[in-house]
Amino acid sequence: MAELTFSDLSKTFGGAPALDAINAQIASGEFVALLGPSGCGKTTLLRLTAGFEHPSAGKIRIGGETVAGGGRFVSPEDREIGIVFQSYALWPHKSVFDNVAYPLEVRRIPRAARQARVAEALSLTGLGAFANRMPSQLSGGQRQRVALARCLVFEPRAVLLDEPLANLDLSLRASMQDVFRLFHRRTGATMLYVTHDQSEALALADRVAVMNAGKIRQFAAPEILYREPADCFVAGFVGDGAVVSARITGRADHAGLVLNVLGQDVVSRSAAPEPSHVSIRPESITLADDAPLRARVTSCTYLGGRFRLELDAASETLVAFSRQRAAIGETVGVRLHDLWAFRDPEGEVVLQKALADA
Ligand SMILES: Nc1ncnc2c1ncn2[C@@H]1O[C@H](COP(=O)(O)OP(=O)(O)OP(=O)(O)O)[C@@H](O)[C@H]1O
Repeated sequence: MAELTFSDLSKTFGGAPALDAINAQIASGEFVALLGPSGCGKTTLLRLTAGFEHPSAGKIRIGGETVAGGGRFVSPEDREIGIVFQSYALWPHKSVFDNVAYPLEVRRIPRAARQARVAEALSLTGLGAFANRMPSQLSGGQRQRVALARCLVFEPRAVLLDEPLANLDLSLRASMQDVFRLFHRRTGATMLYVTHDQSEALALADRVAVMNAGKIRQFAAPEILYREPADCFVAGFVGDGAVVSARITGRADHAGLVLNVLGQDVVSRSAAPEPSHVSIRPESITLADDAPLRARVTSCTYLGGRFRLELDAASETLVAFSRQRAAIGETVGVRLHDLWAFRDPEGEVVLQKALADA
């Protein structure tokens, strides 16, 4: 397995930038998700890595070897990369066994070694009993397992997955997530996984690159994206909650900066000396009768074990969790705590545009 490195990587189509100076390093054996709204450049980054497109500028290295850029271009067949598409891309007239054996045939691996490796890949993906079936005799989830086994069999340097679960129904998606997790644990493969489904990205990946308009906005572990978003776009796109403008009061507390948020002084964590916004997650809101910030309940949804409330507070929509049901129109007191603040003066416009386009 190998590390992947993107340096100042750009791609334009007819003058329009699809990727804009991407810099990122993915460690050998790491599971990384590319997450972002439609058209943000996820698939373009994957296709450049696979070698289906030439970069307009910048470099791609796989395991230290430059495969694109600086006057070099290594063809897709020579990059030793496995690819899993949402459409499975299986050979319809070959059996499961022959589909999985195909990459080994192309590499002229002797028959006995071929059979052993295919058997191992089928067993690892739970397909041992299906070796002689044709793709048309398999379910969607089973076909996607064949595509995974076909990647696994030639021990690629990295595996690229382009929305591999997009064609499956919800319950199957959850069980296939387990298959990907197991596949990653057993193979230690470097994996780059494109999705626009944030729950999939947060559940599966070691780190998530959140993209918008051809740029990586933040590249971090799921819990960091949630707790410490870098800007309005990430705060609004990942996880539940609100993004609200904030003004520094000039005071600092030992626990953080004191910011004026919705008219209240709130101690907030921040990496920026002069933040402009805060991310308010549901966990940062306590409902208290005596709290000075008043909010009106606009929606109440039972989630099992708790209710999700939407609240209108000073014309902002906040999200809170409550053990008790609340009546629509009811007024509640809101106490804010443990907020994360960041500097992004133009961010709300970017976020609104991205959410409108999505
Ligand atoms: N072959 C192409 N020719 C022209 N424009 C392209 C081409 N491929 C992609 N684009 C444009 O580049 C931008 C990024 O596209 P890309 O497919 O990478 O987005 P994406 O994030 O994968 O979106 P989706 O989630 O909808 O698949 C889009 O504006 C798209 O229209």
